[in-house]
Amino acid sequence: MSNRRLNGERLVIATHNAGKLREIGALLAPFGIECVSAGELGLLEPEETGTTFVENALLKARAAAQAAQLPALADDSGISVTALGGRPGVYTADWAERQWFEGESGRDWFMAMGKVEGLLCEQGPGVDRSCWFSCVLAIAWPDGEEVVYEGRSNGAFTWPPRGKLGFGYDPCFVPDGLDQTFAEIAPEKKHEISHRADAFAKLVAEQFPG
Ligand SMILES: O=P(O)(O)OP(=O)(O)OP(=O)(O)OC[C@H]1O[C@@H](n2cnc3c(O)ncnc32)[C@H](O)[C@@H]1O
Ligand SMILES: [Mg+2]
Repeated sequence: MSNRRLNGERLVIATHNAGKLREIGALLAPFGIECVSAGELGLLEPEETGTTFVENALLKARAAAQAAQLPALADDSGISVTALGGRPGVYTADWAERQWFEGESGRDWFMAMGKVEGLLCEQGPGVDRSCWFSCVLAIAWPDGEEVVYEGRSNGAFTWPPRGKLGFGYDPCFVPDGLDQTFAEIAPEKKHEISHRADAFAKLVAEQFPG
């Protein structure tokens, strides 16, 4: 890994998830970086063959940097449930089957959250509901240099889902210290405490110091 910095080039946001794109755009806004999304450039979604968040974030960033010949920022993230041995973890998106109907990233998030809840219920009423969101941000440059930043947010998996804000598993995640889910709090508040914000703080400290 290097300590390479972005220096005014356009940055590709290498995600096909509209919710992530919105959050990354808001988190980058104060730094005046010109961004273009993978969708706007018509980039293909690479197959996520890694077994860790770091591997998948890097493979998504590399694929976009090579295709666009620009630096690219990718995000690999997911929710890990203690009582499920850390599942779904790196397979969080895969637990939500692709659907023919329109939804966030065309996936059925309600079904995926129900699958987590079903597995927790099998363990009885006193089950440990603690869980955490992980986020790895990777920047890759077309010449092969790359950096990664890791973030985490601890909380509890709640049922039924609550709230209409955010995306993905947000309606079932109550961060430690709050009573509301990530889907019930304002985006600005989520940006203060989320796994993505945690990783972003590390990115900002290195990429945009002072
Ligand atoms: O790979 P890209 O194109 O970026 O988009 P994706 O949706 O496939 O993203 P991931 O492979 O990283 O899968 C992570 C899944 O974890 C969930 N997730 C990640 N961050 C989240 C957040 O802040 N709130 C709710 N769910 C989140 C969400 O359902 C994502 O689809
Ligand atoms: Mg993905």
